[in-house]
Amino acid sequence: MAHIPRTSALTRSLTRSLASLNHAPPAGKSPTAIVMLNMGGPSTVPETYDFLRNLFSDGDLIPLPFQSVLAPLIARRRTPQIEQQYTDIGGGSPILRYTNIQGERMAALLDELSPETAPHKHYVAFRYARPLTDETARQMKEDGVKRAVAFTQYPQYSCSTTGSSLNELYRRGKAGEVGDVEWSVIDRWGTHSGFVEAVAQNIERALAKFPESTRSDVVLLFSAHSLPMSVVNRGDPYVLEVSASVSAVMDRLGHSNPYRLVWQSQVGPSAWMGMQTGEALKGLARLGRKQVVLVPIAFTSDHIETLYELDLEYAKEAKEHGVDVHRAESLNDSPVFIRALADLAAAHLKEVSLGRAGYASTQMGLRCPGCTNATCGQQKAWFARGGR
Ligand SMILES: C=CC1=C(C)c2cc3[nH]c(cc4nc(cc5[nH]c(cc1n2)c(C)c5CCC(=O)O)C(CCC(=O)O)=C4C)c(C)c3C=C
Ligand SMILES: [Fe+2]
Ligand SMILES: [Fe+2]
Repeated sequence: MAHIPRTSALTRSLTRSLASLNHAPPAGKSPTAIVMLNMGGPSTVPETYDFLRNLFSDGDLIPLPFQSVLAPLIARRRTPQIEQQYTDIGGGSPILRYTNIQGERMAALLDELSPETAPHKHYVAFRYARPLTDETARQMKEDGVKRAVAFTQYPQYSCSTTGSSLNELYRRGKAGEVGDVEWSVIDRWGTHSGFVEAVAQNIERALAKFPESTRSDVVLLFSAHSLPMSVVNRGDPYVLEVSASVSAVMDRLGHSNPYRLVWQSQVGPSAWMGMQTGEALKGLARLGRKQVVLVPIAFTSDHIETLYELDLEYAKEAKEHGVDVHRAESLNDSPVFIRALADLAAAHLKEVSLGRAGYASTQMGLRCPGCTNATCGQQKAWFARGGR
């Protein structure tokens, strides 16, 4: 059975002191790296095939027999349909643009909030689109980074999303591609008050589009990317954590409206977490609940799931059923959200440097009870030691 070593606060702080003695760069030269982990998306339509090939090659997301042979074939078959979707949303995914805006503004705020660890520099490490982790690793090495925070941009943890990004980072780090870096991890933050506030404000703006007389009857339909039941059933924490986000947002809104959490973007024939968002909209229409705000809750910038699936597909279907739907905006360049990212990173840097928190959270140390992926265990142990 895999064993995850527990490191005491004293050992951690000794390791850190030794590390900084051995590797301290000349003062003020080496930036504290905040590495923003996400799946990425094709910035332009012709990048779609590479994105899909990388995605279907990831055994942590979609385990396939003969993966290296099947992945390019499935990607090739799926490319025309997905290319059309990216064309319809304006010619590509905006995720890199928004991640860079969020990262630059977060780093500037961090320099004020945490002058001891300044200067801060954001790096983007995408799992399936450029800049991929290997490219980012090379850049960090070139910049002489000695201290880095792996900051997932998925608010809620799933082994298929954040877990996959951390496994990739672990492989690159272990192979020495990033250089000699002290790592720590922000692995989930779905109930952070700044995140909750930013989502709540966007919901309030969407609610304001309905007549005041019926506003409190509007149904808030929180929609998250679904998960295959095989992943849910091995003990993945994502469904619980998305539910916790919804609950926190509803508390902040004072339970002003009725709400449900539903699931979107199932792919392939296997069983996925439900109820599906599209079915929920139709069901609400049948029940006469014809005013709805759709709320993306598990992804922080726009992507095909919001711009295509929610705005084009579901909104059209809903209109056909006489439902008046508005979507809460994605967080994108929300200043409240960017401040939340900076607050999270500043608190994390402080807690770790004071030895009040480990390099990775207690919750991250626990593998899913049904996990059979050996890399997950190695990755967790590696990050718990600060990437050493
Ligand atoms: C929190 C968000 C996401 C989870 C959880 C997630 C799990 C998951 N996804 C697939 C398969 C596919 N996802 C695809 C695209 C895609 N997935 C997410 C987010 C989550 N996925 C996003 C934001 C996107 C779109 C990216 C964009 O730029 O718009 C795709 C490719 C598109 C398609 O072919 O339909 C696949 C395939 C699985 C199997 C899974 C859980 C195991
Ligand atoms: Fe796992
Ligand atoms: Fe997905």
